[in-house]
Amino acid sequence: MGILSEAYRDDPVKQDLIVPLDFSTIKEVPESHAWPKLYDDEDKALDQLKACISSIPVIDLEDPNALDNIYDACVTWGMFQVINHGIPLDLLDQMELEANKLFNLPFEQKKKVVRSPEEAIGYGYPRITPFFSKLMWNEGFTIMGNSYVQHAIKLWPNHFQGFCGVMEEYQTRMKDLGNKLMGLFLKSLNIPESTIKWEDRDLCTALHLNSYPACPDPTQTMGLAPHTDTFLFTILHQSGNASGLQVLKDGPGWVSVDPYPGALVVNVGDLLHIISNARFPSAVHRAVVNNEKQRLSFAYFYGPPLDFQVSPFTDYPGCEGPCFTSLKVKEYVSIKSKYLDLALSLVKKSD
Ligand SMILES: C=C1C[C@]23C[C@@]1(O)CC[C@H]2[C@@]12CCC[C@@](C)(C(=O)O1)[C@H]2[C@@H]3C(=O)O
Ligand SMILES: O=C(O)CCC(=O)C(=O)O
Ligand SMILES: [Fe+2]
Repeated sequence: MGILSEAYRDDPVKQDLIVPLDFSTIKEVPESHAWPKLYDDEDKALDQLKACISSIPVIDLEDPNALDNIYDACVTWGMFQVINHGIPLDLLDQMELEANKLFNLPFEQKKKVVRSPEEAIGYGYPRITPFFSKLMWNEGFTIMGNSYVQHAIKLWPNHFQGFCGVMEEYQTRMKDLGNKLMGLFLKSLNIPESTIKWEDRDLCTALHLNSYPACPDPTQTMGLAPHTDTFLFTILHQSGNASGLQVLKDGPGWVSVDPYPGALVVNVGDLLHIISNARFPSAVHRAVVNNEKQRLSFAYFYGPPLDFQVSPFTDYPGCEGPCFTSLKVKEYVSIKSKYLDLALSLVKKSD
């Protein structure tokens, strides 16, 4: 965790772009959060139609064809939903309870654990906020390793164990699932496991809880602006049957990724895009909000150790050479935190 902060230290975020609005007091979308109109009724109807015609695949990890299905989904969407993933459903329920407990605290309480400008852990707007002229309808809480302990003690001095126990268990289970998925990604790309080796304890992982409060006019604001995730891949739980996640696809445009009962969403991030030599797209996604109820999502980011050298794998039929320069994870994180969307093109090899 300390080392990841080093990658961010050069680009501290201004305090007013970290501390969220007290959404509980807001009756209409303020100018600061008003994005160009996102959609109207016609667009919404079209979105529903698109979701019926083409939707991201739901893959059963116990299906004998899981590997081929993962490959196809990654090439086509950079994203899929997964069932039979081994994460107990009651753990997901407990996560929802604990996340609700956190986000429904009085605003003054939550401010006690605000992220500091050069850090990644704690409460605040998404880290990508400085890249946009408008603020997002989102409050988040980032955990790395056991960073949640110091924060939980500040929030609930006498009752922090419940929150801590659930965060610890969730991260342990997510790491196991992450290791399993990593093996499947490598197999599906025909990359020998021996070429990509690291110690489990050195992995760079983070758990980020997102809360999107119910919004008086969802067409006017953005829950989470379009972005790609930085690390290898992300495992996302969307809570309470509330839609909001959308993925950008050539052709149809923004396609909703509606929650599928018991499924987790998995999306390709920038580092897997590089390792796959651009065979797997890093999924561009965003989250929109609704006016009925608060929506929660939990994103687990799975990344290699920060000193790991990331190189495109080029030993496959039809490969015309590496599309990217090879670089350390921490170098890429630093480029991403400075240039966001441009980061991938900056590490692209020129023809
Ligand atoms: C490990 C990380 C990935 C993340 C930046 C972070 O340091 C912690 C929060 C993560 C998050 C969650 C919301 C979307 C996102 C783009 C952001 O602003 O913060 C991701 C970051 C990422 O993938 O780069
Ligand atoms: O809330 C969602 O559905 C998306 C969250 C996300 O993209 C992220 O945390 O990186
Ligand atoms: Fe994301």
